[in-house]
Amino acid sequence: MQGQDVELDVTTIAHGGISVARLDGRVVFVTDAIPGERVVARITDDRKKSFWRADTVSVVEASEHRRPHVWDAASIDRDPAQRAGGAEFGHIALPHQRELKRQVLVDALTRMGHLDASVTDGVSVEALAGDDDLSGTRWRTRIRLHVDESGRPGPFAARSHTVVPVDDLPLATEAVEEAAPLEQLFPGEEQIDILAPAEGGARLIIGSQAKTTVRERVGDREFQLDDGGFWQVHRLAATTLTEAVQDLVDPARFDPRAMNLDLYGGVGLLAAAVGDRFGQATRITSVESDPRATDHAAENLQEWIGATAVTGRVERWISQLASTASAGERERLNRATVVLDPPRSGAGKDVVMRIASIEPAQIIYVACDPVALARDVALFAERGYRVEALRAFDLFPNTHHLETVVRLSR
Ligand SMILES: C[S@@+](CC[C@H](N)C(=O)[O-])C[C@H]1O[C@@H](n2cnc3c(N)ncnc32)[C@H](O)[C@@H]1O
Repeated sequence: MQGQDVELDVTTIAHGGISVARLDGRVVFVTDAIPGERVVARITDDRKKSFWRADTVSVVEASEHRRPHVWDAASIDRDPAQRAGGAEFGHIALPHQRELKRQVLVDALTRMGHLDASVTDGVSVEALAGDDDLSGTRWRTRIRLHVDESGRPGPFAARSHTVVPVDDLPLATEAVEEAAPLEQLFPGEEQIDILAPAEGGARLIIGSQAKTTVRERVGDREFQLDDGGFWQVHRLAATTLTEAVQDLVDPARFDPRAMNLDLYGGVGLLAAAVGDRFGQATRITSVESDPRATDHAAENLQEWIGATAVTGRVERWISQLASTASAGERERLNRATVVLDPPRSGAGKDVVMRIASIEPAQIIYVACDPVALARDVALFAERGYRVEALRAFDLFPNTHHLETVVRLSR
C-alpha cells in the first residue's frame, strides 16, 4: 500500500503530533490531520502488522478548528516530503492545539501514570502569561538550521533528515528570523544555530566556532550562559517556569536549611527560582553534566551563600549521594525539596529510585515529554510518592510539545 492514497476518518490525537485513524481495522497514524476530519492520506509505511503511517494530502471534511497553516513551508499544499518540520500543529486553531495537548497529557498520566480524575480533572494547557497572540508565532529565541550537500541551510522536513529550503521562519522571533542566513550557502557545514538572547542582539553559531558568553533575563535577574548552551526556547519560558516552580513548591514542606537539590540544573534557572522564593538563607545544590553550564551556574547563583553548582551526571551523582550520605546528611535530605528538569527522555528508573531512596519532603518535576513523565510518575508511586499538584504550559505553540510541572509528595 505504500505510496497509495486512501480516505480516512480521523478519530483521536496520539502522542507525537499525529492523529489516529483506522483502515480495515488497522490503526493508521496520520500527520497534518485533526481528529474529527475525513482526509485523503498517502500511506508512507505499511511494514508493521499493528499500525501503518500516512501523510494527509487533502481534506475531504475539515474540522471547524482547521485554519490556514501559519507556515506555508509546512502546509499540506506541499508534497509531504518537502513540508518543513517543527510546526506540526500549525494548521490547528491555537485554543484547540492546547485542548489536544491536554488530551495527550491526561491520557498518558491516566493510562501510564495511573493518576485518577482527582488530579487530572480541571487541568488545562495554559497559554503563557503575556502571550495572547493567537497565531502562536514569533516565540523561538533559538533555532537550528541544517545544511544540505549543496551548502543550503534550512529545517529538516518532518520525520526526516532532508533539508527543506524555506524563505521565512514564522515561529522564530523577528530578531532570529532577520539574522537567519536563509539565502546564503555554507558548503561543508552541518548546521547553523541562530539565537537572539535578551541582551546583545542576534548571533549565529557556525561549525566549531569558539563559545562566547551571552546574557538572558528573568524579571530583574540576569543569567549568563554559553551561546550554544541550554536555555529555554520560548521568549517567555524561563519566566513561566520560574513562576510555576515557585507556585508549586509547597511552602509548608520547604526547609531552606535542608539539602535542597536542583537536578539537571543547566545554568541554575530553577535553583534561582527556589532561592528567590525562599530568600538568602536558601541552601540548594544544582547538578548538571555540562561543565561550562556549571561554571555559569556558580556565577548566576553567587548571591546565595548556600547555593552550589556541581558538574556530574545526575544518575551517578545521586547514586553516590544515596550510598555515602552520613546520618546528618540523610536527615537534611529527608527535609529537602528536589527540583528536577531532565531532558526529553525523562529521569528514568534508576534516577527515580535513587531520588525516592533519599526520601525528600517534596519533588517538583518539570517535564517536556508527557509520556516520559507518566512513566516516571508511576515509578515514584511504587515508592509512595503521589502527584499532589499539576500544571501544564504551552511553551511550544504550533508544535505538539508541551511542558508539565508536577509536585509529588508522600
Ligand atoms: C531541560 S534542560 C534544563 C536546564 C535548566 N533546568 C533550565 O531550565 O534552564 C536539561 C539539562 O540537563 C542537562 N543534562 C542532560 N543529561 C544530564 C545528566 N545525565 N546528568 C546531568 N545533567 C544532564 C543538560 O545539559 C541540560 O542543561
